Amino acid sequence: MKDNLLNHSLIIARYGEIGLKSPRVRGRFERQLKSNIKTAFECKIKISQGRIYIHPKNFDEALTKLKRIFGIVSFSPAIHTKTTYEDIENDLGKYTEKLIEENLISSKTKFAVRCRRVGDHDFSSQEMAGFAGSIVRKKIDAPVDLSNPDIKIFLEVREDETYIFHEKIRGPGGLPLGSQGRLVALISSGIDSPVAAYLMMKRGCAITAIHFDNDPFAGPKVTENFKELINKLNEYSYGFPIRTKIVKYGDYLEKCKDNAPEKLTCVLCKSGMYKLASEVAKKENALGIVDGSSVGQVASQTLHNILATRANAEFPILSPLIGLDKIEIEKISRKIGTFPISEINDGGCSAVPRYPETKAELSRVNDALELINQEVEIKKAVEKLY
Ligand SMILES: Nc1ncnc2c1ncn2[C@@H]1O[C@H](COP(=O)(O)OP(=O)(O)OP(=O)(O)O)[C@@H](O)[C@H]1O
Repeated sequence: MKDNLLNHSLIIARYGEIGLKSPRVRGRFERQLKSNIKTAFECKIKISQGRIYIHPKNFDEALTKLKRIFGIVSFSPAIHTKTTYEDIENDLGKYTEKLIEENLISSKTKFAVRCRRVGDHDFSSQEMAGFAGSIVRKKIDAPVDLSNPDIKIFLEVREDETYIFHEKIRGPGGLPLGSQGRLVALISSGIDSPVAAYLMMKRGCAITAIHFDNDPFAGPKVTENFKELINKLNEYSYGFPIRTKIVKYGDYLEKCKDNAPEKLTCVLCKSGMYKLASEVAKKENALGIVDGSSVGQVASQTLHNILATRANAEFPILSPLIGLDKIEIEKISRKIGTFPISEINDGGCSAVPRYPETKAELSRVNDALELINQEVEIKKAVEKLY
């Protein structure tokens, strides 16, 4: 989208699911959404009858950022006029001239006018659409095609106010960030966990990200990538910037390797992550933990291991990717912009045994947890959080 060449005076944004809530809940979500938009860019906002009317100071900034504000399903840069035949004729005429100037409509462009109406008027929506179509055709001899137009011109008549626009730009959808409380997200430097955190942000959850620095079993690139991923995810976090915690996890892993059966290293590692994340969740007043598990994707994510690693968890562990396959996850990762960072080779984790356990038995895992004295080791690791 180029500079505001069409002289748009406002942006009309729409929400989806929020509209299905009871009036009280809807009011709360609307206030949250309004506050998040105001944090993202300077503007005046009014919400009325399920529409958000935004008057931004900087149009281009607003159009870029609205694509990343959860809760918004679509938005349209628009002009505003009054609901009289004269005003609509005048302003739609000018709007059409601009569309012609910007080559968005020519004598070969098939067009349609769509009209929606709220309130009592002495015309029907269809009559107004017909009237508006004739105004467009006074400016340009373009063919009307209601079923397969190249361009749609929308008239939204709301009582005495009318809005005119020709684009509906998609927003990310979901619920306003912060409307659902906080989660602790386990974020590595891989593809999956940033996508999992993003999906929960999209459902309105604020995020505290925790990263496990496995040095000496992993190099510094892993933690660097993690920080880059957080920067990227923060492009979606208006109102609730992601809090981050990093924990030195090498000593815990060393203990697992030295004191427990080698095969169980990854299971004990993951179990420790959930334990530690629970401690962080308590401090952060979070209500759950989110990770990037997907059934069967790697050895540590078999159903047996999922059961064994979560059996002692104190908080619900949400895994929004659990039923997705790698291609589906990658697709989201590309869309949200984390893929190029996750793809960078970080050297991996050398603590992974040659033959990791894929069918961990709960009783054997519990024995191993005693052998490594997990409670004590996790307490020590908590002290190394920064
Ligand atoms: N170093 C780490 N720091 C924080 N969380 C981690 C770390 N390693 C793994 N996790 C969490 O555990 C989940 C499963 O990790 P695992 O290594 O088994 O799978 P993965 O498919 O490689 O995940 P990812 O693509 O997110 O790295 C990850 O999605 C992430 O939520």
